[in-house]
Amino acid sequence: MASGGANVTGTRSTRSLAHRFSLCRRRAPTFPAKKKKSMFTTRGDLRASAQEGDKVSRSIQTRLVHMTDKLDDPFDSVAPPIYQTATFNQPGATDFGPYDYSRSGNPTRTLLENQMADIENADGAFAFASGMAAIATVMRLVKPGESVLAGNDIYGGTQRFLGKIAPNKQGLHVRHVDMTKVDEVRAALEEGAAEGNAPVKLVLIESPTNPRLEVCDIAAISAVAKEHGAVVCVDNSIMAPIFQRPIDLGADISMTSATKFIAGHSDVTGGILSVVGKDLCDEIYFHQNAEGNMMSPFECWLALRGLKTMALRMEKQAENAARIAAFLEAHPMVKRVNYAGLASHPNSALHASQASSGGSIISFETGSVEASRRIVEDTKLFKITVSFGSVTSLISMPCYMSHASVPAEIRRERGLVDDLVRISAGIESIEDLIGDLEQAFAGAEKAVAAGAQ
Ligand SMILES: Cc1ncc(COP(=O)(O)O)c(C=O)c1O
Ligand SMILES: N[C@@H](CCSC[C@H](N)C(=O)O)C(=O)O
Repeated sequence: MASGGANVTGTRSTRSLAHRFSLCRRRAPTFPAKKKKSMFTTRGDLRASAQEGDKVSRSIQTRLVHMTDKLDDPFDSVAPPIYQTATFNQPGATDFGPYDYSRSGNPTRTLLENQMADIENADGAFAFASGMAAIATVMRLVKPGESVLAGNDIYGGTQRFLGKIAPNKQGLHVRHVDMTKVDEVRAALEEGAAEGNAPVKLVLIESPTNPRLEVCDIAAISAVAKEHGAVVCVDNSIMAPIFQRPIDLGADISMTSATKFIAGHSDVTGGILSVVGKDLCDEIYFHQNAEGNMMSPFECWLALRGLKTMALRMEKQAENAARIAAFLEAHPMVKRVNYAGLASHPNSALHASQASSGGSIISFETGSVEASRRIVEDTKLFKITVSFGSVTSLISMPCYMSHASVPAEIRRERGLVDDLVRISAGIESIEDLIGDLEQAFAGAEKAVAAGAQ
């Protein structure tokens, strides 16, 4: 297995797309050479070369709206074309041309992958059918007999993979540590390195975690993992690259569930791996092509559209979340609030040093499952649903919903309580959202008091 991208030359932020293409053998999104060039193509070429120089200095917000990369489109369409095709007519029987089959590569997917690689300062990016498909591909980097190190507070689907598939179907050792403690990570890596033990080949980090928003030191863990030759993958679904860029902090792979903030409208399932280093890119691409878990052209197109407004949406959502967290912290029915942007968060300073916002996901405890259930069910604007990162505000009870597949004894051991409520703040008016929570809390308080009599 490749051991990360530390040996790649050049600074990440200034690497050109051409370099990226050559690193991971992705094909440039141009029409096959046999297509006739139009005068518009020439115009586009000129503009593209002007943009090449601007890329490094322009902000992510601007790069997302203007898209870093362009197809060599004869009509210069503002919205990118959807290449809704499975196959491509080849220049000849022995010449594949830039694309031959959409599992192997598709121009709309290439646009999305290049856009993600650009904003994450990665050498390559790969779009998958879901976040879990992306994580499953990362798990392919580990061979039977080797170990994966993961945190205690992680997404329920990832826990299901690590608890049921990795050990039973793939022959991997899985060890969970408190990722907020770098010493525990170091000790596990050292133990794995000892003679006769299963060496740790992959460290899987979530920060902030789903659902308790725990914050881990991405740079410190990446440094210690590298000393032991382990690949670091950060599940960045809660921050997305707008607020946190794990590769800049030393990670080898940044994973984002595109189902969440990238698409942003609860209408896409997808996952992205942004990757550093040619060897890792090649290995991930090999599995994406060989196993066929890529994102479809239409989903890629929706994700590309989502990317254009991602910064705007996320900023508004985070602003709303900060107000909701303050409301919750002041409410007498609330026992504990988890939000990475609150001063009372145990790792607020660490979070502020590696991310630019508290984000829009909050969880809280009331101490009573019934009170929590009433609050969740009495809200009118917050949709009761799994997932997060949508323009619509969402509310859920993780132990019964997103984390229901985590065995009850593991949830108990890790202090994941049944009364935990998770909120994903949307872009609605904050006055309406707080008003809705106020009435839901008031209703729950009354109902719980009546039930107690
Ligand atoms: C933190 C985290 N990682 C990964 C995933 C998996 O993403 P997807 O649902 O797109 O498969 C989810 C949610 O599902 C998640 O919350
Ligand atoms: N029934 C689904 C639950 C998906 S949870 C989605 C999301 N990551 C969240 O945290 O809400 C399953 O079994 O995977």
